[in-house]
Amino acid sequence: MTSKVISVYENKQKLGAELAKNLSELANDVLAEGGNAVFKIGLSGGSVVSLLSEYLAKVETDWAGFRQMPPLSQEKKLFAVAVRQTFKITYLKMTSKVISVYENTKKLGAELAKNLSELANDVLAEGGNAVFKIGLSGGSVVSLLSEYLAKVETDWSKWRFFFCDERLVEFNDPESTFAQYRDKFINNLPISEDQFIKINPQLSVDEAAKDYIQKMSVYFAPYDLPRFDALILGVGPDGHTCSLFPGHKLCEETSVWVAPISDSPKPPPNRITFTFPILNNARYCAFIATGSSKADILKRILKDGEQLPANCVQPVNGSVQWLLDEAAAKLLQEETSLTVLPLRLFRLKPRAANFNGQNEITNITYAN
Ligand SMILES: O=C1O[C@H](COP(=O)(O)O)[C@@H](O)[C@H](O)[C@H]1O
Repeated sequence: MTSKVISVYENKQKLGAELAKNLSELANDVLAEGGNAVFKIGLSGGSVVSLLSEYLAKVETDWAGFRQMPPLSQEKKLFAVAVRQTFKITYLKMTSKVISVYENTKKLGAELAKNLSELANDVLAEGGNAVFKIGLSGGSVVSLLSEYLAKVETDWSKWRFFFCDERLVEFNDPESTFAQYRDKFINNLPISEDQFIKINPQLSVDEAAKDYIQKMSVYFAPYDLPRFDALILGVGPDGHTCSLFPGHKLCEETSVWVAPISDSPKPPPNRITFTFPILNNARYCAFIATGSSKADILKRILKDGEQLPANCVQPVNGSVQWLLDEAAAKLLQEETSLTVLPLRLFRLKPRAANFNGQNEITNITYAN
């Protein structure tokens, strides 16, 4: 398969540093084969020459195996390491937005399952009491998730499922997000209802939000901002995500982890929702949007950059990946020039801010 990635950097320095990082990984991967392995690179001329000359120097590699380029002095190598470390620190504070477009929902689902397997296994490798904490959304993502999460290879007993937002209705109401997962998902996997952190639908909306915060605090230190391992997010036709609607005062809420809403423009009106501080503290946020009905809003968010709620999900020390099918992405691809990069260049690095776990068709990375 081909991976097409577009990465936009604030400046040449950041672009060069990222290129150097990618080449380091690729070269080291190739050279790790040992024996007579050499890293074979083709260089272009013109305007790339000065940029390459400056930033290839930052590649950390065994230059003797890096033919075509003069070997670096030890001093330069050390300089490269220092620059890269400084860069890493800055980079951790940035958000990386990756847009991945898949031929169909099957491929999208397979990729999501792969990403979550890696992420979960990384978290669970810590051992002890480690659990993988994932926030789920409702709406159209439920069926896709229910189908493809089943493909995640993991120790399911260690997963805990939270709700990024939930409608305040009884669990026998078809609007209940928990009920939808229970009916479509739980039966397919070796998991039980106890692994879901559910709302109490008997409470008032204000009490339900407080109750949910209390339930969350069993899993997160009370005076810290909760850090979810993964959040699966959807986007509505108006650009809302979770139950954070455009122009609603809850978009400004920063004092609570979970807020009540009793005037949701989309029924049902009573809901609870994660607030932006929680969303933006997650390690990995995956937006999923499929079908042509999402095309217009995705263009407004991802191409036109409208400041709608979904566009405000920018984790400070994490990553956002937009996983789209071709129908949903149809208005994004026009007028876009694509860079083709080899699939193996990008690997899922759950702890890194620059998540580039995609291995599919189009990826557009905006590094702010
Ligand atoms: O009401 C909701 O809407 C959004 C978007 O749902 P979609 O059906 O348009 O994909 C969803 O992410 C959220 O969890 C849900 O409560």
